[in-house]
Amino acid sequence: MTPVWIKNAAQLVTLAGENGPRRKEGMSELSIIEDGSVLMENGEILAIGSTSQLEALYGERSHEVDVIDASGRLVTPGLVDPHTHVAYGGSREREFEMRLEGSTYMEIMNAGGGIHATTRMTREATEDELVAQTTRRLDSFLAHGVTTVEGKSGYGLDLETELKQLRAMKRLNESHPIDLVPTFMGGHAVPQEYKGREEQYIDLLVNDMLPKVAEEGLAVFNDVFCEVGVFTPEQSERILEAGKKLGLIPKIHADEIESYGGAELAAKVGAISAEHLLKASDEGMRLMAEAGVIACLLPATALYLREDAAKGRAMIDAGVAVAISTDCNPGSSPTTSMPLVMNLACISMRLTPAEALVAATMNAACAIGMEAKVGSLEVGKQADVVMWKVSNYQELQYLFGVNHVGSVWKKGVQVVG
Ligand SMILES: N=CN[C@@H](CCC(=O)O)C(=O)O
Ligand SMILES: [Zn+2]
Repeated sequence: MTPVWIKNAAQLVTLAGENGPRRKEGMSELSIIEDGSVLMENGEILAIGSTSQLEALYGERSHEVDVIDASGRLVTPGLVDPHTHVAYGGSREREFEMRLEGSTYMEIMNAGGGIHATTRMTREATEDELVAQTTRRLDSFLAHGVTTVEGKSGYGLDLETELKQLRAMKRLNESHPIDLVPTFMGGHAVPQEYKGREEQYIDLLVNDMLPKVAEEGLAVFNDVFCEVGVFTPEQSERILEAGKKLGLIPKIHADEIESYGGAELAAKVGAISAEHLLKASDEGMRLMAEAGVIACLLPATALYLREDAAKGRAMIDAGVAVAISTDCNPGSSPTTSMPLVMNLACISMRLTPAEALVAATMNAACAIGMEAKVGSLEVGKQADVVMWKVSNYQELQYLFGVNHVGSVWKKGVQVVG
């Protein structure tokens, strides 16, 4: 593999520094190099600094590397999306119309649509079909500068289909340039055939699904939708504690539609992250800050459901480490655009442009345990790099709703541009 040298970047945002969740003022530290250079070899970052520094050290190697002129361009780490439901079958555009006509997200779900509709379509799809449909979405992520993606099961809600989703993601992680980090989410909903027998479904999940998923090594995390009408905090705790015993790290869809003690539960079980949090209580936020739970906020979902966004500004001020994500899924957020999510984090949650970038890189990497490899540009880390068609990070957040990606390198290989 020919080494690549990106040089003369107007602004090289490295995010070098603490390799852990950034909080408060730490969320504004970008470690910018003006007229920057990054040299990538064997999939990793070999050197990074000002162009004159790298010229002095490696100038004589110019003839044996691919040189990319990044004059006038912003260069950043590849974006990380720490919360998606990317591996699903089918589509739900009719529900979009229904919601515009006045139905709510939960009404549609309780009437057999929503997650249940995608569960039917995912059960019908073969593993190959799931791989093909998900490949298109991962290609779109890459085109938007996203090089690492978390993906959840949870549209099977039976052992066979949950395993099919996770195996499809395993294949994609091996075949697609994107790093796809898997989460088991048998706790996404109680399947319709278990209506009125919720505890029996949880027994199945705890006694059959979780052990099988752990035995096959198909997931790193275990997530649950703790919400009124889905799983109670007590049921959610049982599911998450059962996963912990098998080595699966807890995550929680918490306080999305109603304030339900999800943030508090995240702190109690030691979740790596809590997701959504639109209705999280002040006490829940305080407990999350104390326990070091990362808030994974999803402003595109709030917009799409026409809800007020989570209180991102207040969370940062309260000392919570904030990450952001698309929540890519067929119902509440059918998008793969992390740049749009960064824009929305600024507009609807009052993050600064710098905080939005940290939330989409280092803090997002921490929310899926990938910070040793991705989330910043530092010697020895994976060479996941984006060159943008803007000259500084403020411009990236200011010119909103547009894809400014110029080129993307994944593990040192150019995959876009
Ligand atoms: N809220 C629960 N789960 C997903 C939506 C799933 C769906 O509607 O298909 C979410 O994170 O938004
Ligand atoms: Zn979700």
